Amino acid sequence: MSVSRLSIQSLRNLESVSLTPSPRTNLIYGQNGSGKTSVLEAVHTLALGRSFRSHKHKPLIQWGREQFTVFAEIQHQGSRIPVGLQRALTGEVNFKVNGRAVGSLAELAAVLPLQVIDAHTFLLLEGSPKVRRQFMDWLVFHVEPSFFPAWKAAQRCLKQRNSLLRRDRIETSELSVWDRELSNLTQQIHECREKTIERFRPVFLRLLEEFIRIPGVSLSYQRGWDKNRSYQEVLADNFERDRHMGYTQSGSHRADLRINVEGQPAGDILSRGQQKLVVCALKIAQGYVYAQETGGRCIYLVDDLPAELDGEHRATLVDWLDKLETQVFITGVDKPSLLADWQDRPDAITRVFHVEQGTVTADVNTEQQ
Ligand SMILES: Nc1ncnc2c1ncn2[C@@H]1O[C@H](COP(=O)(O)OP(=O)(O)OP(=O)(O)O)[C@@H](O)[C@H]1O
Repeated sequence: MSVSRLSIQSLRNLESVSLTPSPRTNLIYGQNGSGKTSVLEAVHTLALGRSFRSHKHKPLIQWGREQFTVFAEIQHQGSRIPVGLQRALTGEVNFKVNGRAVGSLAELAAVLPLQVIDAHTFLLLEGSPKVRRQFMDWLVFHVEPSFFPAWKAAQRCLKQRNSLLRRDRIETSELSVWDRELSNLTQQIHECREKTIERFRPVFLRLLEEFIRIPGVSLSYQRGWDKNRSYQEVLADNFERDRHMGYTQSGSHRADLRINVEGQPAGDILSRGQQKLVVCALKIAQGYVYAQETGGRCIYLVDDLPAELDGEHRATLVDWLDKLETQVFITGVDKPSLLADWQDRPDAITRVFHVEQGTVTADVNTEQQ
């Protein structure tokens, strides 16, 4: 899967931009504030309906404009799929895949699987369990088709149960209906996650082993409730506590991924550079498992790479990305240091773009490749 054509209208400072990316490596350079990240945001918005920088769509619409538009052609198994998104100040959204209006973001995410590596990604180890849950669920969503419907239904169920817990009088019969339903869905979600992590763990550990020497790294999945008891038992035992708090405290909505070094949280042990590499390995391992399980390739958006990693660690990440043989968009302020990482890689089919005050031009000598 790759973006073979991209046009962007009225998104942040990008007035009207068209580019023909390489199916492999795309290096985007330009001064601070020129619009490099906005190009990545456009791709992300197309895939997931929102930017990775903000959940709100209004800041993306160019000042003084009513809407932004992003259009792309996606190369997928020999065919080209047109994908378009328009979002207006009024809140109106228009998503089209292959000329057909798309009902849910999940459909789009399946068409254009994306991974982002930016300054926020590096908070994965230190951040809240929610961040790691989202990270884990990206892969589960893509490789386990039963996961998303169960997850969506569980969210609804949980909401119902929580609102019931906050009532003055609780009908036990009503509560037990929701508990049973929630238990079934929670078990399904857990099985999908557990299966996926079993496949993911060895790939991640192998990547780490190949490139950096950090002994004693382990990755474990926490289901979100006591693993020695059934979820239904836990719900029953925790009822008074849940009622007192007004929400369900245990469950798949509290799941987490633990990354430890010699039994201690990696965030407490590793240097910042090592943490960043571990996070990169997590992200790249997802790309490998996604490719293994689906036969597809996910696209990587890497924002301001030289600012985030030193030369040695950057070379490692570039090596991983290169071996994945996938489409990559990488931004950076300085062209020579971006290019240096990719030279001597003739198979990477590098294309270089210069962003200047919201306009994007392809470097002539790379455009023809
Ligand atoms: N809604 C908007 N309308 C017009 N311009 C905007 C809007 N939102 C942000 N901008 C401007 O668009 C530019 C967006 O820059 P972007 O973050 O893409 O730059 P960048 O090249 O990635 O910079 P850096 O290297 O500093 O990260 C900035 O100059 C910003 O002030």
